Amino acid sequence: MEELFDLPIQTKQRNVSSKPFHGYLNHNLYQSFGIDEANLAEKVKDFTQQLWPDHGNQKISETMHVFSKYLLELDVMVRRMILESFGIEKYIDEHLNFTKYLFRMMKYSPPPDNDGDDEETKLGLRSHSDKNIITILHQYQVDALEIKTKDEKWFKVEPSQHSFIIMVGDSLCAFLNGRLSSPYHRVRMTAKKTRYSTALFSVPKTGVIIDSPEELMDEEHPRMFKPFEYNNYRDFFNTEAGRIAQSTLHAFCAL
Ligand SMILES: O=C(O)CCC(=O)C(=O)O
Ligand SMILES: [Fe+2]
Repeated sequence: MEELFDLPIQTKQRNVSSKPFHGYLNHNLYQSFGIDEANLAEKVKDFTQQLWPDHGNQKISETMHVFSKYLLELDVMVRRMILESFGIEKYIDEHLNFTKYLFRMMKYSPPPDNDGDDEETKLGLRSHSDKNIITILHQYQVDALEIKTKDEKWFKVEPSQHSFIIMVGDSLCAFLNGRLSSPYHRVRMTAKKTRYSTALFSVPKTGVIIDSPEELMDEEHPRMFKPFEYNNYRDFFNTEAGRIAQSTLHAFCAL
């Protein structure tokens, strides 16, 4: 990742995408690359070929592809377990088939020395819930990820070097009729150290309608959300109304 992020800015900007939040991003302390469908070797090769047109940097390409494939296995395992635990095994195949995978690599620079107590300058990533199905996060050495509890308290996640964090996204929350919630989280850089992290996002394919199975609805659990198409939801998040909403999911499709 150091090798990737040390490339000149003009080179990094070759990682473009027509979809929001998919290509190279750079704001304040935060930079990140994105590879759409990183489980496919060809897609990862296209990415490294863009950054190193002379030789395509096969070593990095292979590392990222293998890493993404292992994370995909973990994603499938966890989603199976979640659906089984709610007794809706019969939807597993359909559910697993309706996704694609986005792999992102993030770098967070330390906040400026003169930031004093200014909380705003410490924010590597503002408070948000993930919009996709699940996200598998890994942070390297420097802790900075914080998660908001249901009673609105922030706590710092301190994973070991050998663990991953599984984050439920809004699409899974809606699919499960709210049985699992998608937590707000942010990256708050308190140490004067550079932080690297990676994320594999399972994302609904275009055209898939997120709708909760009837098995998850009864008198005690009435339907919470209108069925929606994922891209419409993601586009709503990109509008002013979506950005300022307390909860994007509730603003978009709550009943
Ligand atoms: O870098 C992290 O630990 C969190 C990244 C994140 O929340 C995101 O990309 O949605
Ligand atoms: Fe996130």
